[in-house]
Amino acid sequence: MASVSIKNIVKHYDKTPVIHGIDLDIADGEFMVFVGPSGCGKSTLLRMIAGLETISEGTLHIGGTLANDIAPAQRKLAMVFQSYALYPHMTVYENMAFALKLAGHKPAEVQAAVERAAGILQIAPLLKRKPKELSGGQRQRVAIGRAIVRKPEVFLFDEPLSNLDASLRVQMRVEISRLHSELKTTMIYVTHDQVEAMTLGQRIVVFNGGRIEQVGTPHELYNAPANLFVAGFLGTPKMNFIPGEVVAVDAARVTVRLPGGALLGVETAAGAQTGDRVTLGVRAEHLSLAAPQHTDNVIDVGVGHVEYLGDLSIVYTTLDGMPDMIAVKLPAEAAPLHAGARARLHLPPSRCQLFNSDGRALHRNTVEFGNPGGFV
Ligand SMILES: Nc1ncnc2c1ncn2[C@@H]1O[C@H](COP(=O)(O)OP(=O)(O)OP(=O)(O)O)[C@@H](O)[C@H]1O
Repeated sequence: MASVSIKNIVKHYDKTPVIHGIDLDIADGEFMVFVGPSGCGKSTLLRMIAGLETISEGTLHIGGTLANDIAPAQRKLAMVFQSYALYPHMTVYENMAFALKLAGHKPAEVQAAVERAAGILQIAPLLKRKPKELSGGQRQRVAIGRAIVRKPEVFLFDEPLSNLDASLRVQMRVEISRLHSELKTTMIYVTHDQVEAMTLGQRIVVFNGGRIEQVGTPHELYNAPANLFVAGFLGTPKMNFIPGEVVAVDAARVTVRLPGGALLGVETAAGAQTGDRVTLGVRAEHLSLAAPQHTDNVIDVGVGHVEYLGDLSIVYTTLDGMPDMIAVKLPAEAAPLHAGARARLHLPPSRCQLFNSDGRALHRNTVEFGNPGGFV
């Protein structure tokens, strides 16, 4: 096992920069996920760690050793690709044994390592088959098995589940998590799927345009996003963003005027000044229908349309003076709402967040979201 430390890493292709000076420390044994939209540079950074891309500037240390110029095969890493990259003419056993044989291990050692990995991944009955005789999920297990037998110090995963259907992805997600608990090896996992990022990562790095937007536990990123990009990237439906103006600030709360004139109290923000233009962010699951006697932190909305999802409904509502819809998650039975109806929504002061005109979160440090305890 090994830590990975990245200092001021830059990547350019010809003269075009795609990674703009990244600092990141990944602890020994940590499960770190890189997530971000297409083209943000997450695969390029992973490939630089693997040694498949050169590092234009900056330093990479693996297990405390400077690794910039170490050949990929000497970095003690194993990479699992989206495309599986299995040898088609070899059996599952031969695919898994290949690297060990090449490294000169004795046949008995090779056999023990392959059987151990096949046992962990529950593919022992498949060892005599060729890749073309396997399902996508089985092929990906073999690709992971091939990585395990090498006992790497760091596993690198590049979108390994993207070619699988939705239910298999869920199953493999659970297996990769289990694998990490069992092996306790450092894992770096690239995905553009925010659910994979949230469910697998002990910490997540959110990338955008070749830069890091935020690093944190899934809980920190979801509940205390550093900026509008992270707030909007994680969560389905996306966090609601409502433009507003600060009209009063006191020790306990910031009062914001929203489109249509409603006044909202926000308890989580600090650093706002009266007159500031801000964006108020609130997640769909934190909104509720206001009881008739409630008058504080309530907005009047029109119902646009209702998505019935069985256990809950997502109600898309409109606020006068605002083009974007406000999404509300409600228990299905509690939402006898139909398009064209009016509704009153309650926005809890402890769940609303403010972002300044640069998109940066105005967090009050003392606000606790009840972090159950992250990795660091
Ligand atoms: N060999 C290359 N030559 C020139 N530009 C490249 C090369 N490889 C990647 N890029 C560019 O670098 C940027 C980052 O690419 P990268 O593949 O790391 O993104 P990504 O976040 O992994 O995206 P995706 O999820 O689509 O794979 C992109 O703008 C891409 O076009």
